[in-house]
Amino acid sequence: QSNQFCEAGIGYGEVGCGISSSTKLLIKGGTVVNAHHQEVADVYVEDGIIVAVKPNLKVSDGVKVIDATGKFVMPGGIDPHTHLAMEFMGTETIDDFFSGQAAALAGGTTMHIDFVIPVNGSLIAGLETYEEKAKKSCMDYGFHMAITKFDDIVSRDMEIIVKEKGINSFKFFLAYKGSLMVNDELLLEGLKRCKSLGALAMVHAENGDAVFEGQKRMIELGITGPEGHALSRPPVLEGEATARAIRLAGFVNTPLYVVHVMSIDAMEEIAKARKSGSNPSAISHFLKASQNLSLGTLNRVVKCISIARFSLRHIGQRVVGEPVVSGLVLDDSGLWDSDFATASKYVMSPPIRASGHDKALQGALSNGVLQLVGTDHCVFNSTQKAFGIDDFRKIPNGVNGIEERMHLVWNTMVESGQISITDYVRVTSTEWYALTVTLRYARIFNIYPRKGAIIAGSDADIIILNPNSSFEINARSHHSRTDTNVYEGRRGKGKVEVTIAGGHVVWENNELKVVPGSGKYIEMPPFNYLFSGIDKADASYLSSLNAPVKRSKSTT
Ligand SMILES: NC(=O)NCCC(=O)O
Ligand SMILES: [Zn+2]
Ligand SMILES: [Zn+2]
Repeated sequence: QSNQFCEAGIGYGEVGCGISSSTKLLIKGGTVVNAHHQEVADVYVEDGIIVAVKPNLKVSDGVKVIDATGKFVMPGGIDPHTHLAMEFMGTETIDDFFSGQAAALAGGTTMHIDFVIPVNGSLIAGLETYEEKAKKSCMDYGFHMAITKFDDIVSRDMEIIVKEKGINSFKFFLAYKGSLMVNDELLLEGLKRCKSLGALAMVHAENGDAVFEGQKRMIELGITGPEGHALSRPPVLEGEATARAIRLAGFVNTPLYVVHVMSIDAMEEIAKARKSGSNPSAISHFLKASQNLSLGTLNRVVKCISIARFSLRHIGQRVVGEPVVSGLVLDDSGLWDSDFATASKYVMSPPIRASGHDKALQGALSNGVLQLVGTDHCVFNSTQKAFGIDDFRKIPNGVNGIEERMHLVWNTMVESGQISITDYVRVTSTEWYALTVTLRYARIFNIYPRKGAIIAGSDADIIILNPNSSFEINARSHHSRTDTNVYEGRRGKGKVEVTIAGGHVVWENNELKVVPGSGKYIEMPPFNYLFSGIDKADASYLSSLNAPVKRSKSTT
């Protein structure tokens, strides 16, 4: 085991060298759970693909049999929000594409989507850098792309990224003034370009200018510790940016995905938009037109009302909200800890909020206002966090979660009865998205049913969770490279006992057996279901405008 990637606690093995060489697997007698259905059945896997899901399957000798009686057999988790090996705030996240993914597999996540950061604004250079970083992957992964500037080259490269590189989402940071932040003009250009390419626009929603002001205030008050981080960027700034991004996306009429929703303020904006379903351009036209009640305008008003009603009943503004585990299960008390190493490990943006926001976000996840759970796994060790010992603005932002997400969501949401087991699969893996009252569903990242399902033909990314077994989290035993854990000491019921990735058993008996280079890049096509009907809504809006009003020149 001289491989450079082999670390304490992580076994390294290749298929055929004594560790899980079987490419044929039978998982017997478990309850198979998909996002829409659960039943007791066996699952047969061959060469990385699920071949059959049926009760009482018979197989020949030489097939590895795993008894799952009394346990849940579910699709491996998909983490839609990670930052592995990301250069950020003068340093680099300590988990790379091997250690972060190994940790993920130990916690039942079998695919993640990481954010490519452009190099000097160049998307292609950024992607090349990330392709290199990802060569050591031991599980499947995809990419989102951040947009940090906008010009003709970026616009052209966005098309290449979508059409040739398999990326279908772009993230705009409304915070991090002076580094990643974009202004409204750029956001608008980006939203229009996303719409034309069928790519999902994502936002980090905090008002970066106001955060900058808040930080100055704290420093002037002499508040330089980690608590200053939370105090400088209160929920109102997250709510404002979320509302702004939602309205601009509505104005352009393109779907929007709000990453790491951390506050009631942001969540309520999402709830309002999804409920109202109004196309703001249609509504503003309605208001304008209704001030002038000539016959012609009345005609237009009627048309606008019908557009708005159509929107209300059938569309809902297409906004997706992603809570992250830290926002769901933690409160901000840790930031006030007198020990800097303890307090600084909780620094992330938007900040972990005061008690109450966590419960509200759980409620929003259970009632469908928020749709899928990420982690924003972005890990720095205590030496890196200490860069900000005298000034909270220099503490690298980010917390762990890639290994803990599946356990904490199970324990917090399923064990407490807030969501069903099928909903658990939906919010951690399948990412189905309830779009209308008629229950038409669609996947957000357009990779279903290859991923996120236990059905014949899907990739064999599977977990076996024992609801009667328990988990405990601590930095001593986790698989991330970081030396702290924001969930230190948490324990609960429901443990992922087996993880199968690409048909190989990679986690069993508390042991990891992972192979650098075995993970595959998953291309994600554009125009997911969120885009369906948008062209029709645009066309009917345009036709409602009629011809330009002809006016004679005034003589007075
Ligand atoms: N969230 C955070 O604190 N760090 C990662 C970068 C981001 O997603 O904003
Ligand atoms: Zn962010
Ligand atoms: Zn992030």
